[in-house]
Amino acid sequence: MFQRTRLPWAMLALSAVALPLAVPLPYYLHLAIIVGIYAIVLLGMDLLVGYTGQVSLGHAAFFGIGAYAAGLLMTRLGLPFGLALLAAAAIAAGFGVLLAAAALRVSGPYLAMVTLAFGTIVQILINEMDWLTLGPIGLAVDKPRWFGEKLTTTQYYYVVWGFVALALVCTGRWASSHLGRAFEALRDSPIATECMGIGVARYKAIAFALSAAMAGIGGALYAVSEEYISPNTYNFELSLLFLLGVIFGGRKSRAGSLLGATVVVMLPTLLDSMAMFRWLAAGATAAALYFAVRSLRGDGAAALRRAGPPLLVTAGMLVFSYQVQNLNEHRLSIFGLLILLAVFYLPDGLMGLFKARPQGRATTAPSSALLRIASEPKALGIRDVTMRFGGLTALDSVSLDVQPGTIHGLIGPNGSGKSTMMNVLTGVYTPTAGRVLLAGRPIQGTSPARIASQGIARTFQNVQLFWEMTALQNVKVGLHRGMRSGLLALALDTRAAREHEAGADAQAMALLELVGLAGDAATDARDLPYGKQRLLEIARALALQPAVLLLDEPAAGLTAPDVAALMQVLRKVKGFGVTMVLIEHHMDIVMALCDAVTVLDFGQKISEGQAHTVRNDPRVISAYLGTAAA
Ligand SMILES: Nc1ncnc2c1ncn2[C@@H]1O[C@H](COP(=O)(O)OP(=O)(O)OP(=O)(O)O)[C@@H](O)[C@H]1O
Repeated sequence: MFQRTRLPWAMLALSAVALPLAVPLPYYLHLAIIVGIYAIVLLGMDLLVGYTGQVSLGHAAFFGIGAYAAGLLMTRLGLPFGLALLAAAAIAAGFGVLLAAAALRVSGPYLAMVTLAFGTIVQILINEMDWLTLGPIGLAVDKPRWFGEKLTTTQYYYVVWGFVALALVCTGRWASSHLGRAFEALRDSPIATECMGIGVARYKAIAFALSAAMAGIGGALYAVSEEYISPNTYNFELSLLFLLGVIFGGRKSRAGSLLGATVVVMLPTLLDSMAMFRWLAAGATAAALYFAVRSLRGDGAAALRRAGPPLLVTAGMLVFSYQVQNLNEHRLSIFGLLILLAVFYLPDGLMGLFKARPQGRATTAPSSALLRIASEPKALGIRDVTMRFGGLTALDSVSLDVQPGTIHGLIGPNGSGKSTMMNVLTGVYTPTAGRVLLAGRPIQGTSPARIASQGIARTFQNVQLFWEMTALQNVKVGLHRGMRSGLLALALDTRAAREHEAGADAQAMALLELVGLAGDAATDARDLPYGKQRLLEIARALALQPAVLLLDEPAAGLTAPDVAALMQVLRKVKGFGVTMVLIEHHMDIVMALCDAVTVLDFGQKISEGQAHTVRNDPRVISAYLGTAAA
């Protein structure tokens, strides 16, 4: 029997198969082919934009690269269609990695600028390299042949929609695997992702490459569909249209990509007809008016402030539609406006209107009795570590030894260098001088991902969870290192891939049980109460099976019952033999849990020893209370 979620897909598949029989008109079949091709591009783009959170304003370039690569390979080298398509995907993926390398150091608007520049450069190059591309004249490409006969529009429709099905399956499986979790993790917190042993640069490059490859396939299919390629097609407007499709359809949704593709294919057609556009603007204005009136009855001014702008924009569009005779010259403004509206008012796109927000519920995933945490307790040595930021010395030749299997407190007044030490220990900062030794081996100067995989896990002073993922998925990100299935194995859903995933489920559940969050496994991290978010961070860090766990003010902002729960969890973790470094301002926690304590002040170690000895050290009292009080 079908699961409920499978039924719409089965109906869609049936409709896709039946369409050429029901509507055999070439015009509609051609439209459906273009929708399919755009859907493939958007599914790939969603991996980059929706999952990985990287904006791309240059995707038309990958589409163009795919189109020209396939076109040239078929016409100049006589390569068969299938091989040309594969090559187009590979070449586009190569450019994707190139763009990822350029985009690695930037984010937000700067990333948008880099991708925009990339798109523009590629279009200019295609235009200028007429020795290869024939420049503005364009390139004629034949439809592939099947037993000597050129494919008909109907046959080609099935080819394209076959690829759509493949893209749907692959992206669905990738997105729900450790790969998709890594993408989402780096979107929500790159630093926490690195500290989970996942190289952010690597996974950004993978996301760019996959996304580019799929745009390349789309481009190749498009070239053959149109039997003609010219540089003008692959312009900024097309990039904007792709982005609009992803955002409008709904990011992180395969159905959203299909819907988005349909909208963006229809949109230019709609803009060609004044009458249609006026109807659309009138409909949108009516909807905005309805929401504005409803919000008046709701919570008043605040709701109206929210409902007002879309009403103004849609009404403006309606008036505008009666002022102009030709919409084509205003296309870019209209696309831009639609993106703005979607970003502000449809954060989950059109699909968001249909999706019920999943409620937190207990999961039935099996928990494992075999909880694996620390492999073996290890000692942590810090030797003369100095960290300078310009003229400021945040750590001044600090040395300390953390004994295996103990909890070592690191305390000191605000600004004394505790968090800086945490960042040095996890590779977020490379110390200006000094060494960090894990079981006697130096680890300073390597990347946070490397250090994490060598066995140092951490939590953060300001909670850094992967907010759009469930508690269970958050912990599974910590298990990433053990999941070896590659792209192909995931796409084929091999037995090994399924077993890895099931194993990770069981291990993650056991960790959630350990911190008392088993009942919240299916709740999104952002919906958990603050105290539970802190515990979830600990469970996620433990998923690395760390030899050393660094806790940066885990009790900050917790209520008394939450503090009690936290202390119980830390005692249990100690029982597994994990070495811990605990930064904490709550002295009662430090007194109760720590085997040894080091005190920092202005970046220098001023005291060290057992908790009660340190507490009575005059230098410590003076650092905390000021010299006069001491
Ligand atoms: N990235 C940075 N760039 C410049 N200065 C920094 C940076 N990180 C920390 N500092 C400075 O280093 C000093 C130590 O800061 P740090 O955050 O390590 O202190 P802390 O003991 O953790 O304080 P708190 O208890 O308030 O968290 C402060 O003066 C801080 O302003």
